[in-house]
Amino acid sequence: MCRASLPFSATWKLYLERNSRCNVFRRIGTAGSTWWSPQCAAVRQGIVDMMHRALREPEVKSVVICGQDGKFCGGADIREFGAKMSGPPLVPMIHMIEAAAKPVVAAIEGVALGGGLELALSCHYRIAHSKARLGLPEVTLGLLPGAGGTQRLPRLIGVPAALELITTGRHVTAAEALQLGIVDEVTDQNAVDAAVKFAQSVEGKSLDARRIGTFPCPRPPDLDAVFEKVMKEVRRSARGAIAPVTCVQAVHAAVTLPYAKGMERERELFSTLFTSGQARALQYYFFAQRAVSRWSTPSGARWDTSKPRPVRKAAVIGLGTMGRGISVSLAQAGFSVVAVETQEKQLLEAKQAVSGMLERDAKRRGAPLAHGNIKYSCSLKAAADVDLVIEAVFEDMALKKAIFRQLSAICKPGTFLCSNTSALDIDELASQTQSPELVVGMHFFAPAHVMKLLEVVYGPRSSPEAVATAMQMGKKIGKVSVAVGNCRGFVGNRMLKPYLEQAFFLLEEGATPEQVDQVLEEFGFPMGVFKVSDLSGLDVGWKVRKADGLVVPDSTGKSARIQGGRRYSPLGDLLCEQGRFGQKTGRGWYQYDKPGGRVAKSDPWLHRFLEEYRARHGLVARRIDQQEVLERCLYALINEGFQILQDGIAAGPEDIDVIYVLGYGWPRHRGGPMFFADMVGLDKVLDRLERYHQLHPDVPGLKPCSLLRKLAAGGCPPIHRWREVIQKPHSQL
Ligand SMILES: CC/C=C\C=C\CC(=O)SCCNC(=O)CCNC(=O)[C@H](O)C(C)(C)COP(=O)(O)OP(=O)(O)OC[C@H]1O[C@@H](n2cnc3c(N)ncnc32)[C@H](O)[C@@H]1OP(=O)(O)O
Repeated sequence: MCRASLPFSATWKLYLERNSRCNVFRRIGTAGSTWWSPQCAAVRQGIVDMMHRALREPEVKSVVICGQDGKFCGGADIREFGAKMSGPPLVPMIHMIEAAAKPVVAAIEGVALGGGLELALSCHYRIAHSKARLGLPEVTLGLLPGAGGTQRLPRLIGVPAALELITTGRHVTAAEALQLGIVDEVTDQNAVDAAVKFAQSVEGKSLDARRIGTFPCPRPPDLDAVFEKVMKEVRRSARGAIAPVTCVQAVHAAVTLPYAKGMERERELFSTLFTSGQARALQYYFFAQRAVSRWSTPSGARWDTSKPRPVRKAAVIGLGTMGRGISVSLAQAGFSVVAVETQEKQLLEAKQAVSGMLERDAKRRGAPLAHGNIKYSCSLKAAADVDLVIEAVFEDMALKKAIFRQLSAICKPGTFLCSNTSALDIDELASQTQSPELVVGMHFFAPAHVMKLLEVVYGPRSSPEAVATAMQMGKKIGKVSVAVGNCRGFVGNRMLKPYLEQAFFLLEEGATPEQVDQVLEEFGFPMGVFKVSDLSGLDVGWKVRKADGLVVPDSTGKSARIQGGRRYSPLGDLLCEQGRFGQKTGRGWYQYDKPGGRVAKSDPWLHRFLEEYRARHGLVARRIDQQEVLERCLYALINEGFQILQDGIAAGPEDIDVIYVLGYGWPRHRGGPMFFADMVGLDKVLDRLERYHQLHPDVPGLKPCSLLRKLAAGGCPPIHRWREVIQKPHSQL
């Protein structure tokens, strides 16, 4: 069933055939299927049969294993992990290849990832094309390399380098793979031809020194210290993810146990991860991140029917922190950029800052400088001939409206006008222009040249072409773009509001910022809500609340605790009134050693302030446990997520989850807020929200949303069935 391209000549090629959707190889020859599931059996069977034949036939002197269509192997098909395993197991197959008495050469083109790289490591030689990428990304799926990867890689390239690759899942280029010693040769030519030539050149030579499983594993002299340090670092950066820690344990086995025992340990550890909730979450997230590119809007505009228009030249208006980062992203992706800042001093500073960012980045990536792609100007008129504009001035509606009016008059017909607003009404901006169908939001996250997320916000008048163009633009600059509807705060910031509010109310009821932050950090957020607020600047939200008319003093001269008919916590406003804006002023919810300081320290002043505040308002502090802190913050956020789904602002739970993982530090190994709700159980989330709502009827954000009730009443369908329950609201788009 396997194809031999050189019929009974000296070298055989085994083909791994590409699955039609992706470059994860599922078939060998023309009849096989995946590696993993029952169908995978055919693939393994194919390799095993071909190897047996190749070893049996005296005319065959060597074997080359390659992929078809220029890709080696992307590993197992993740969708089939749940299926029952049948056919020849992978590990014995790998052992059989390694033990072969004739040289086996892997011709690596495209990718060799996961099980694909493990297969290559069982070969005696590896020849890679210069554009190939290699890696063991299992950790990113909540797993560890379970076919000898944790035992062979440290034997081949040493413990520190193997640990780094296995615990991060990082892909390496062919050049780096050569440097590390993973591959034996890199070619710019056809890698299969090069591998065949190479195989012929080593025919008849001893293979004793080529079987990685037989190598002694290099043992660092200070083994315990090395592993202790690595474990500490991995635990710190894993933020509760178990796979990276388990990977370290598997590599430790490679160093301390003989190969066969190490393989047993690898299998044991793999089994514990394979059925874990974290593996489920990470595999869900893998597909969620890919699913968001297949966007749709409530009116039926879709990714596959909406054609983007080409964009060559783009303008960025406003060169504050966001505008600078956006300019860098565009220039790096090869767009011709017009960067506009009307304040001359600010323009000069921005020029220097952008150059510095480009230089540092080019150095880090070893890529050419993209300076030449940016032209600076202090006049909006410079945007006259661009294809797309991204406005990134202050969050001030009046200012933004004026700019949109001017741009509409200045820019050539057909120019897309986009706003980087993080919360303001896209329709209101569109209404200032002659062509509202060309207006969409492009909400970047700070720092814009680093953060992977882009919310593309469509209004009822945005054309499918405008949405498609912004989505494609996001992809070109390396962002994961999520299309969302227009409402205050869109998806991310709208959900953040009830989360932040709960944190404030918890302080009023007796919690401290330290307690709340600790609970959230233990959950897996890189920073608790109060530390993040200090980092972003408390004055930012204060300005918005003032503009919204929320910061109104009550009869005692202090900000009222009821605003717009609902309970409101003025704690953040009161801090700002004291000039406590967070890190930038050296004081906020915490204290810092100086303005701009980064290390948050508990502040006795803040605790006194909270006590005085509670006393002034007759609030009696109570002991609040960790569970309540976590549930009130997270379930209020999740509840808003259900409301967003109900309102049709996000097309599905995957969109929300990707936004929260990439934009708000939600721990990836928990899948995202909506996946987390599914894992916890919708009935339990509903039950807890109901309870908190009963206990605190005046606290907003705790009243369960009707979609959550509906899903729970419908028997809590799994997350991939939610879309069926969500009713699509009407829209003009
Ligand atoms: C005893 C244990 C033995 C062995 C265990 C083996 C474990 C493994 O091998 S785990 C799998 C390891 N491999 C990976 O993690 C690779 C994941 N994929 C990728 O990194 C990328 O997809 C890529 C291969 C580098 C290709 O990238 P790109 O060209 O950008 O395409 P994508 O949009 O990412 O993918 C296209 C299409 O393919 C689907 N897909 C990709 N990888 C897998 C996979 N491993 N399983 C199933 N499906 C996969 C992806 O979802 C896309 O599908 P759409 O339907 O088009 O969205």
